[in-house]
Amino acid sequence: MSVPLRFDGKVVLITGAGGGLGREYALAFGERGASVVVNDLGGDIKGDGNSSSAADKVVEEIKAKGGNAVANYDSVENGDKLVQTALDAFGRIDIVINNAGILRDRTFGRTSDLDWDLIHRVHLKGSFLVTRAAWNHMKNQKYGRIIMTSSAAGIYGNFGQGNYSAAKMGLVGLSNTLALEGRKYHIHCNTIAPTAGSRLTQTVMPPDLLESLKAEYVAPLVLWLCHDQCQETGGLFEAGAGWIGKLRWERTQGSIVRHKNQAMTPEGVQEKWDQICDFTNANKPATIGESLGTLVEVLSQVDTEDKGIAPNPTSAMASVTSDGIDPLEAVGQKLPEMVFSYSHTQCILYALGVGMSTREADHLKFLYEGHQEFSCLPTFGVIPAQASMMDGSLGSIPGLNFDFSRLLHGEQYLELYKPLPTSGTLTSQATIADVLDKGSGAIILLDVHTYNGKEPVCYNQFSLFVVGAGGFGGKRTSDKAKSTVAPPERAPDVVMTDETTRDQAALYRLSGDWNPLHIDPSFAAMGGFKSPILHGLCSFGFATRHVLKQYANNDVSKFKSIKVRFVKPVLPGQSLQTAMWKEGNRIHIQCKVKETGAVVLSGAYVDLHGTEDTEKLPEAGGLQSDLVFEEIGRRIKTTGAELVKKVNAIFGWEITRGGEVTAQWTIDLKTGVGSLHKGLFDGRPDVTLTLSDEDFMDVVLGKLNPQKAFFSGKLKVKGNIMLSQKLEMILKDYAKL
Ligand SMILES: CCCCCCC[C@@H](O)CC(=O)SCCNC(=O)CCNC(=O)[C@H](O)C(C)(C)COP(=O)(O)OP(=O)(O)OC[C@H]1O[C@@H](n2cnc3c(N)ncnc32)[C@H](O)[C@@H]1OP(=O)(O)O
Repeated sequence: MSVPLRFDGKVVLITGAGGGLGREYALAFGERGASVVVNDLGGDIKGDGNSSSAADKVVEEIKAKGGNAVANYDSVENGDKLVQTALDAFGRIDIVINNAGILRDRTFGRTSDLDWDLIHRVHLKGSFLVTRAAWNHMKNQKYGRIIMTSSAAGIYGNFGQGNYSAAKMGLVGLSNTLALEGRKYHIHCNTIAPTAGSRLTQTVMPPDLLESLKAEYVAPLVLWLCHDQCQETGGLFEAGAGWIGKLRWERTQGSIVRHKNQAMTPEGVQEKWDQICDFTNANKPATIGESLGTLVEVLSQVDTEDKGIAPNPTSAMASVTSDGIDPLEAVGQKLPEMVFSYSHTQCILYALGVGMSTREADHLKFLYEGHQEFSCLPTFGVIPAQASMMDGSLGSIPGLNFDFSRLLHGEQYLELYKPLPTSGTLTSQATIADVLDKGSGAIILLDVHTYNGKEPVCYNQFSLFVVGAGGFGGKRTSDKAKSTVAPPERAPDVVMTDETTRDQAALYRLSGDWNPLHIDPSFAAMGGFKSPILHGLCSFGFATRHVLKQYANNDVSKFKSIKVRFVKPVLPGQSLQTAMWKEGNRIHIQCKVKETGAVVLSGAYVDLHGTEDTEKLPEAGGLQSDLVFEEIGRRIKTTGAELVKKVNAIFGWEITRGGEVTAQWTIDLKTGVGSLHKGLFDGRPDVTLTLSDEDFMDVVLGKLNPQKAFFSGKLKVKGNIMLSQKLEMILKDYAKL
């Protein structure tokens, strides 16, 4: 059961609260702990006359139930007096419900100036005056909740209510702007269009319908919209008979009617009329920035050649200039802490999402929880961090009034402080590190620190590029941003190619990035893409596991950090080619889409632990291994050739007798731990270790520790062979037979 929503300590002012909906709100707020100002002029439905009895009766009702209330009998045209009553009685004002209203229904031709003015004075100007009187108090206390009362008559029009419809729709516009101006002060403003039996509807509705449209069926919506926990602002809701629905604008894709260097004509409009009015794939602009953004797109489309991308209907051009919101206010703001629990299932699902497959024997340790070395891929570290921003909380940060449907992942940095556990509960805290103005877009830099209890587990920096949201006058660079690094100017040392599948994004999203951009064709079209695109972090996962395989033998403890820039989208089903350059512990990477040759990840690198020292090892000669294999073979009652075959079969290696035994071997000089990197004869073996045949035998038979051999100078290193611990272990196993 949910916890009752309370309003203790809050002061609410309700206009027209002597009866109908207003009374219902007043009683409900009073019952739930708010101090209530019950305003009612006591006039009739047309606004004539006044008496204090209606407001007094409601105040008595509230008090009889143990609540706290005072009456006010002023017209809403004296907004200051209403608010002053709240301040005098309770010392503050938190919530304003603009509810008071009158009717002067006339068909349009018979509407007099007075009919028009009276309705506007009470509904539109009255709401303005009462709200303005409360506004600065709310701003100063950085908190407020405002309700405007509109009507279906305004939204849809209603015969004989031209004056009323116009005023009621005016309130929607007022509310939309107050929502924008109030956002940074945590003042929320929403509009309701209620249908309930009241003095205003009893003349137009039959009694049995009136009976079923109880005011108590609307009050809960108003209370929720006014509660601390409700983050809604700028919303428009219809409510009645126990039903509530939200409304928004819908706009057709429209059509460009103007052509470069040609006059725009009414005939051109006529020609495109069907398309202009066709709501197929309609979009829903939510801000003036999005609306104007379309025009910017049109200007660039008409003036430049068509690039084959659908016209973008929802540019995210929200800026200081267009709606008074300053994105830089977001800097330093924190998102709510996020607790993320996972088990081996999520680790495996993630590994599948970044292309691991049982086709590859060395992937099994990431796909099978019963595997002796079952491990969580290091790049899984982005998942708990990202969870902290997938709940929409980014959009509620004051200043970040962007259209997040136009958000692309720009860059990512991840650093692990230790290998990730294969299950656990991690807590992430995200902070807006900076907001940059890149002209063509805005970048939100998000620092996310993830902990296991108090122990730091990893650090992520997300760089989110909101296309079309630039131009707000912010700075272009930030010293908080983790930099990309260009690769060396030589041919890559290794290139690894991997296919993504048609369903790669559908699979990857199950790890927690539910952005419809990656699955929903119509959403992708809104962002200007012909079809859904792959998650940037999916390509990022592919590239990292290429590095791990090539340079760390899939040993997750070797991973330290990664930085990438996403330069072009990847489509599910395309193949990724990861080019790698090893420079000490740093592996520079660049990814291309094989089919198009387009670079998709650039300036990228993976830093590994413990490969640097290996490079500094001294030089020596080569090793003739066939004698050794013969000798081991003799001892374990097989031939050297047979032994080599078995070793090759087990590792998928190619060791040739009579040549050098090559593999990739690293020794971490700090810990003394050596590890094997698969990749024999792959064109770029890293190091050659040489031992005398006798010492080699001793190593193989476990009599000589390879690290000791190295430190004592018995094991010499040049550029090519590496004895693997695994090879060593296998040979030892043979030796035990
Ligand atoms: C709410 C919770 C969210 C959680 C996050 C999860 C989100 C995911 O679901 C979303 C995704 O995964 S989207 C898929 C992955 N990303 C992409 O495909 C984006 C590919 N990149 C692009 O299209 C362009 O680079 C583009 C469009 C980004 C920029 O291109 P242009 O506008 O043409 O920019 P350009 O003119 O080249 O450069 C302008 C300035 O911007 C910098 N810049 C360019 N690309 C950048 C990028 N990717 N990241 C950061 N900065 C970038 C340029 O350097 C330039 O700045 P300056 O002049 O100062 O150098």
